[in-house]
Amino acid sequence: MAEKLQDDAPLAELFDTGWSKDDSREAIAKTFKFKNFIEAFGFMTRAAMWAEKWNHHPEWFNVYNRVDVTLTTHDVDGLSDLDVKLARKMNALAGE
Ligand SMILES: C[C@H](O)[C@H](O)[C@H]1CNC2=NC(N)=NC(=O)C2=N1
Repeated sequence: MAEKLQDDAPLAELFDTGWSKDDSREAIAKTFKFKNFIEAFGFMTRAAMWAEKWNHHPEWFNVYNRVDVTLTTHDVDGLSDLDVKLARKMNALAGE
């Protein structure tokens, strides 16, 4: 079960890497840009494997080389450690 984030400290590191707080809700968001559609979709495929492994799934939108990602944890109605974990993994999968 996800643990609701107790403090925003872990988010600071993510904010330095292009993530931002979605003020309209307890969520974090980032837009990833890739060379082309295949690179973007390959990123989504790799990220989907981790999301399924961790049972923690992104809200995302893809058009061509762009992937807009929003992470939140429905089970705790806010941000959790899983959002931080998946955001870090997505950065890594995007080669950042
Ligand atoms: C029933 C299932 O385990 C839950 O709905 C999982 C699935 N994936 C999830 N993904 C996200 N982002 N938040 C959740 O709370 C969540 N819960």
